[in-house]
Parts: sequence; C-alpha cells; structure tokens
Amino acid sequence: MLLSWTSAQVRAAEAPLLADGVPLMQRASFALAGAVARVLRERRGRVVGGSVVLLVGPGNNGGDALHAGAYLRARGADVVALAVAPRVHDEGRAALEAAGSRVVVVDEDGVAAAAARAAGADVVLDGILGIGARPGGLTGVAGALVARLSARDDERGPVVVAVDTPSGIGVDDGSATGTVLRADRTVTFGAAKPGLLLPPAARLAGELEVVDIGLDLPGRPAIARLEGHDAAALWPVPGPAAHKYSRGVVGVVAGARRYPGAAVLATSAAVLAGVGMVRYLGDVADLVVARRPEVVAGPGHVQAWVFGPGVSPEDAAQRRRIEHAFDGVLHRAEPAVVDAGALELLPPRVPAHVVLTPHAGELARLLTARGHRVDREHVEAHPLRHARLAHELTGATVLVKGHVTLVVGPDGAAYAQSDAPAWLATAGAGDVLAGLLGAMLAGRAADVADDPSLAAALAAAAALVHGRAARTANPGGPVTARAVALALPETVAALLGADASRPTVGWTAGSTARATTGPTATAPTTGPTTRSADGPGRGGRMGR
Ligand SMILES: NC(=O)C1=CN([C@@H]2O[C@H](COP(=O)(O)OP(=O)(O)OC[C@H]3O[C@@H](n4cnc5c(N)ncnc54)[C@H](OP(=O)(O)O)[C@@H]3O)[C@@H](O)[C@H]2O)[C@@H](O)CC1
Ligand SMILES: [K+]
Repeated sequence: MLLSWTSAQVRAAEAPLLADGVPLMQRASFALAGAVARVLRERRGRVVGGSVVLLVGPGNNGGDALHAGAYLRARGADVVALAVAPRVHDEGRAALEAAGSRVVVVDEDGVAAAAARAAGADVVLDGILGIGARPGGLTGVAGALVARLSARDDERGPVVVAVDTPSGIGVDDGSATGTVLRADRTVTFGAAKPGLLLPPAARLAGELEVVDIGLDLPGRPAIARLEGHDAAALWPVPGPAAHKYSRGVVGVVAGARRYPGAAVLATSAAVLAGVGMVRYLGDVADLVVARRPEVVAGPGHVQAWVFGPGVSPEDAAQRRRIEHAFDGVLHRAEPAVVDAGALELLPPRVPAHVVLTPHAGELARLLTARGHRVDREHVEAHPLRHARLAHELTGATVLVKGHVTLVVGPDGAAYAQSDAPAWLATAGAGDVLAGLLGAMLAGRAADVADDPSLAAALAAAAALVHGRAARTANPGGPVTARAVALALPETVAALLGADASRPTVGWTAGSTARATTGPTATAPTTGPTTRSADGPGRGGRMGR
C-alpha cells in the first residue's frame, strides 16, 4: 500500500529530527542526485558531461535542488542553477558554487533565454516550490519560465524531475490550477504527499520515487493507494468447504429493452469475477441468459446488490424493483453498488455498505439535487472535496470514476487508484466495474456487515482489478468493456497467484479475518521505493 501524508504531518515529523541536527536536507538531496544520475545514465550512458538545469525557488525546495546540483557537479555533470527568486537557499548556493557551478538569477527580460537553456538540457530539476507552496500555480518569473518550457513539444526535450512535488500543485488537495511544470518523475522525501496521488495533480507527477529520510510519520495517512497484494488480500477466495450460496449471491437490477448491453456486461462481470451466483432482475432476462447462461433470472435471496447500469429512473418497473431491494439494503445490511440511473433513486441517508459509483457528471448532479449546486468541471477540478461532501450528505461510500479513481468512506478513509489505462474510458466499462464490485461485496458481505468501512477498501480493490483487467485484455491498446469483463478470471488468478500470501494493513483497528480495511501508520517498511504516481504498479512498495 502506498500511503501519503499531508505537508503539516511531514513538517511535524521533521521538526524533532531537525532540532536534533539530523541532516535531512543532505539525505534528501543526496538521494535526489542519485535519481538524476540514473536518468542521465539511462539517457546518455553516463553522468559525466550530462547537462542539468536546476530551477531554483526561494525556499528549502530550492535548497534541495542546489545541494543535489553540487553532488552532480562533483560527479562530472554540467550543472547550472536558474534562480527564479531574488534570494535562494544560502548553504545550497554555497555548496553549488564550491563545486564549481553558477547560480544565474533570472529576471523578466531573461525568461526567454532561460527557457531555451533549460529546454536544451538533459535533465531539468524543478526545485521551485515544494510543501511550502501556496496552491494556485506558479506566477511571476517562475510562471513565465515554466509556461514557455511547457509550451515546447520537443521529443528530445529534457527529462523533468520534480523535487518533492511538481511546483505549484496543491500538495495536500491535489488541485492543479495555474501554471505547473509536468514532471516525468517526482522524487519525494519522507513520504508521498496527497497531491502526488490525487487527481487532477497526480497526472503531473509522473513516476513517483519515495526517499526514506528517516521520518517517523505518526497518525493516520491522508490518502492511500492499494497495490496488487492489498487487493489480493481483500479478494473473497473460496475455502474448501465453499458452496455457491456461501460464496455469495449478487442480485443485479440493470438494463432495459433500450439498454440491454448494460445488463449483459454487469452480470457477465459478476459471473466472471467468481461470485457464487448472479440473479438478474429486469426486462432483458432473455438476452442476459442467452449471453450468460450461468445467470439465474428472477428474485430470490442475495447477499449484495448492483443497481442501475442501463436503468432509467423513469422506468417504473425497474424503479419498483430497486426501491423494493433497498429495503434489504437498509434493514438487512445487504451491501449494494448504486450506479448510473439508480443514483437518482438513492434514499436520503444510507449506510456505508452502500457504494455509489458516479462519474464526475453524475456526482455533480447528485450534489446539486441535494442542495450543493456544482457542475462537472468543478467536480473534476476538486474530486476529493466533492466525494467527501457526497459521503457526508448521503452516508454512502463514494467511488468517483476517472483516470484516477477516488474512493472515500467512513473515518476519513480515502483511496486514489491509478491502475486504469486511458483506453478504459469506453462505453460499458462502468457496467463492468459495477458487476465486479457487486461480486466482491457479495463474497464478503458478512465482513462488510461487521465493518462497513471495508466497503471502501473493496471498492478501491475493484478499481485496481478493473484497471488491470483492461491492461490484460489488450496491453497498450484499445479495449472494449466486454473484453475487460472476459479478462477478469485471468487477472484475478494472476493477482492471487502473485500476491495472495502477502499481508496488508488496516485503516481501523477492527480488522477482519482475511484482510483489513485500509491503512494505518503501520505501513510496510521494506522493499524498493519506486512507484508510479500515475500508471501501473511495477512491483515496489513505499519505503520509509
Ligand atoms: N526542512 C528541511 O530540512 C527539509 C525540507 N525539505 C525540502 O524543503 C521543502 C519545503 O521547504 P520550504 O518550507 O522552505 O517551502 P518551499 O516549498 O521551498 O517554498 C517556500 C517559499 O516559496 C514561497 N512561495 C510559496 N508559494 C508560492 C507561490 N505560489 N508563488 C511564489 N512563491 C511562493 C514562500 O513564500 P512565503 O509563503 O513565505 O511568502 C517561501 O519563500 C520540501 O518540499 C522539501 O523539498 C527536504 O529537504 C527535507 C528536509
Ligand atoms: K518542486
């Protein structure tokens, strides 16, 4: 599990060490120089003679860049610092100059020349702002320089390495307004920061490398990202005595004569995810059973529900079925996925074992209907804030679909999953996710009843499996929703085969037998530290 802490938490963890004279900046900048040296070796075979431009702001973030520049100069790189503030970190400046490089202060007239110089480098190190950044992007000379650099579309342009965070993102809230330099790689210190995981800023961070500088991070992390072994540990794996009812039955209320595909996709995904049984309720049972003969049409006992794919709230028959089924959700603690058309049928308050799965537009409509007028663009700019608002207003666990999928649940639980390729933004993909999540909730319904916060972890795990299934279906290319559903058995097998025996950690103390519900500060502490902030996992774990 990749965990992130806010800038205030990181500062609090730094304070006692700094008071004891622990050289945190040296640790950070030495590791940063190592990361840049690796980029230089990848790009040109060696460090010696590689050209590195440091963009240096007024604070300690610039200090990191200057010290890293001094280490790189000592290793033979050609380093120049472009200061975008009149004053930069004194010791860092002295170290760089002692190593034989210069600090050039850029003023308004010098922006064009500075941008050209940076554009010609092998590596640009963005040390303008870190956790001291006020959100809203870069302004003044820094903004003008970064805007010029960003406007260039040069294939052989420099590799941009962000120091701690891409400068100007909302470090704690993931906002990305104004001018920010998109990084190919972010080397972050002590722990990941929420803005490196959260949309929309996460896409500006590139590959994420977490450097252990010895911080002891107390309290709860802000945002978590599940990795494969976490999802494997959450997966409902049948024991030897399992039968179809003990494995869970999911009831799917989906589809209409006009939208039969949604019913086929949602039921198919539930079947292929390996649930005990799928019951279908709706008007296209003939088509569903023709495509998926495993599905049982008609009512009966279920452990969990999927409501809404391909359902119009004006469809009186489907509406009645969903309203009737909500009775079991509210009074028998049956977990439910509420998707698409069913979002408009949501009762005023529901328990956290109800998982809403809107995209940004649907979330905007849900919030507007509940008195918080907001449009899709605003939700996309601040998805975490709006997902939290929806959770507060409804009580439900909320999964917001997107390039990075967000899940928020009770007790401040929040996950940001970036497992999906952009190709997964395709019709029907949401129906597959709903069916898949319904299967997981049915398989672990008793555990969810004991601990409703487990629903958020299961929703995050479903997002991970959904994204991986898309990659399995056609690595690097277009996928159809049907192909994603068909790839589920192979994806789950790979996940369980690779990772099932590995432990996970818990958000709350009340953990269930097989797996717990989210992160605490007892994060895994071993293993390599390189993770992708905005792409598929590559087998590392966050180090501290
Ligand atoms: N403490 C340590 O030993 C360690 C620290 N570490 C490193 O330090 C970084 C944090 O350093 P930091 O606290 O100095 O903040 P930093 O991000 O450099 O910026 C502050 C300056 O920027 C200014 N400013 C802010 N927003 C602005 C805006 N939008 N536009 C323009 N200016 C803006 C702000 O001005 P002010 O708000 O004061 O007016 C202030 O002058 C951290 O990310 C990590 O890299 C690591 O080495 C580990 C050990
Ligand atoms: K930075």
